Amino acid sequence: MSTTIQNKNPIIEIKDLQKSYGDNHVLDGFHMVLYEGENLVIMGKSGSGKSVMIKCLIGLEEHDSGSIVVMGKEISELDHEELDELRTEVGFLFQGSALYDSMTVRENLEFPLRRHKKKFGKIKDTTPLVMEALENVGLAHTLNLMPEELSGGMKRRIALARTLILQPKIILYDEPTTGLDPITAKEILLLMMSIQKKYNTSAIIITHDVDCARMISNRMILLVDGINYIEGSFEELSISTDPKVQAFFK
Ligand SMILES: Nc1ncnc2c1ncn2[C@@H]1O[C@H](COP(=O)(O)OP(=O)(O)OP(=O)(O)O)[C@@H](O)[C@H]1O
Repeated sequence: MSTTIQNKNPIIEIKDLQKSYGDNHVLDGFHMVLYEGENLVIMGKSGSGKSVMIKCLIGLEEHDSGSIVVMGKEISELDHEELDELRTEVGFLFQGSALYDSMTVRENLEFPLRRHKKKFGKIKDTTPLVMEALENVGLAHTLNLMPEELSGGMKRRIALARTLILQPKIILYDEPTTGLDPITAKEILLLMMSIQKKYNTSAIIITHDVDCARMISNRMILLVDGINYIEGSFEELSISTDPKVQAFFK
């Protein structure tokens, strides 16, 4: 992909982000801007703080210092209710699919609608929203199935549908292709790209998967020791002779 975004309106801005657990300084000055409609890939070796950064971004972890502005709002200034409201605009797809095993596909998709009643008001019939989300991932026929009846790739798509049902402006993907065979991984990536095109969502994608980064990124950041090490397009980073950068393209 690696086309640069023309319309540069920042939708997320992170400045000098610091987060430690005791003596473990996980994030140490991390900064980034995500623009509207952009797919930004964050790479970094295991334990480099990618997931901690995402958790700080949606207020699941409190950062020690620095600023995180999402859609014009400083995260640390929001109360519980405001944070909850903002989370309807920021969907996240965590590693693994995390569907509720005891609920049908339909009930899994209805769950966020019940939790975030404010966004859509009182919905009498959830069917149109559930069906639209399922159609977006090509799985309308699974409405009444249980998660155990789905393949790994289907579960990932249903999890994506559950994220989409709240119509977020930003989607955070944590290892979206991990554990999938190359063909299913490619299907998920194509789906992510079609959703981005249809709804003009912006996305941060954490991945170790070079094919994923090649296909989906407009821009990439490599995170080393809690701070940005290098930033650029896939093409720029993939030809870097720096061993720390090269390590990700082997
Ligand atoms: N709740 C926590 N308490 C203490 N330390 C934590 C906590 N959460 C994360 N860490 C530490 O923060 C560091 C970064 O973890 P993080 O999960 O962000 O890594 P990552 O880059 O996402 O790794 P991976 O690619 O393996 O998922 C690790 O050293 C981890 O042990």
